[in-house]
Amino acid sequence: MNVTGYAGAELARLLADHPLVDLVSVTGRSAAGQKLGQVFPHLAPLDLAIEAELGQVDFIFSALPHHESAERLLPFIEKGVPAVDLSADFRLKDAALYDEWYAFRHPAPQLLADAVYGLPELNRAEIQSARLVANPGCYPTASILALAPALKAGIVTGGIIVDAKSGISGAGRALKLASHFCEADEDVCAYAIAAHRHQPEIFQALKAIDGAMPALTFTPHLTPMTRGILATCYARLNGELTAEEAVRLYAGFYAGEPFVRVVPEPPHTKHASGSNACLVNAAVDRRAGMLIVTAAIDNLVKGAAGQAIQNMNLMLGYPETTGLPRLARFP
Ligand SMILES: NC(=O)C1=CN([C@@H]2O[C@H](COP(=O)(O)OP(=O)(O)OC[C@H]3O[C@@H](n4cnc5c(N)ncnc54)[C@H](OP(=O)(O)O)[C@@H]3O)[C@@H](O)[C@H]2O)C=CC1
Ligand SMILES: CC(=O)N[C@@H](CCC(=O)OP(=O)(O)O)C(=O)O
Repeated sequence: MNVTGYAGAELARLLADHPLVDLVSVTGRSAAGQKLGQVFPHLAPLDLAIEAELGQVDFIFSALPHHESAERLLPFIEKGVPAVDLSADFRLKDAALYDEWYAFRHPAPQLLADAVYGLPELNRAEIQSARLVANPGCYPTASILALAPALKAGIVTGGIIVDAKSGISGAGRALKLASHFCEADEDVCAYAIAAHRHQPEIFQALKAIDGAMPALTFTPHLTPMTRGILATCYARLNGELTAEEAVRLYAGFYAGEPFVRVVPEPPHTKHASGSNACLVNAAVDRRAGMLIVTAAIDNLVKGAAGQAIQNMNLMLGYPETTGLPRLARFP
């Protein structure tokens, strides 16, 4: 796996404490030849050298940018090495969506049908027998977990709006004007309105639950925090539903899930920070006839590296929670 970005570095940090994994080969163009601890002092105890090319591995994670990830993973996939891809390159089933939303021609469209969308709470059995798992995006993880119970129960008609906020680490470590301190501090803005590439990803997952689902509106926002996603999801109810019934429905749906907690108050991103948890609160606006569900995750953990490890655990037959923090670091 590559470690010189935020998602890769977080994966290395979590894998360091995984009792059943040996991290043997890590890469990064910008730091090849350096020790991992020179780039990320917090990872110095791992005592690994960053290589230009990946060595011999039994399992591979890719935390490369879209397009680059599929290209680099293909030789390993062809050799039969099981893989979790943290990029979007194997998330969408329809290859034409990559032309439309990612502006590249998919290099291996024949693999899209067999790649499994790695959201364990919805696709656990498929992940257990998969060789290639597409780790979900950070916004989609929170949004789909927030909406799946309502769609499965058939209590909403559509008119779905996802209003989501992300911390700045969601934009990656590469320098960008929007992530400069002076631009991002004390500022909140929406971006990519009606044009964000996570819209088709969320839609694909929800449509698999409810084939009649009409398109949804997804609006991301950049907020001045390091980690965290908060997705506030609105859906029109198709009948009467009390707040108590909504809570019961959600609690029942996620009963026994090790990483999804249905909480009585709207969650804070801080309550998930550093953990693989997704905290979900379901509420009802009776006057407006709307279900309002809020979900909080750490974008780098349940939204990326932690979920990737959860998927690996399932693929390799390890206990699903191995090596994964369930509780946030707070404050
Ligand atoms: N940040 C987040 O919250 C989440 C990220 N992801 C996904 O994870 C992946 C990594 O994201 P993130 O860590 O945030 O991004 P970063 O910008 O922090 O890291 C990008 C990584 O990719 C490497 N890289 C960049 N361009 C190339 C290239 N052309 N060829 C080879 N390597 C390259 C970089 O290495 P170097 O600079 O050393 O060349 C670095 O290791 C992306 O696909 C992203 O969409 C998914 C969910 C959440
Ligand atoms: C704050 C921010 O910029 N977030 C990124 C999404 C996070 C991400 O890494 O995208 P994937 O989940 O698809 O891999 C963005 O909006 O492009």
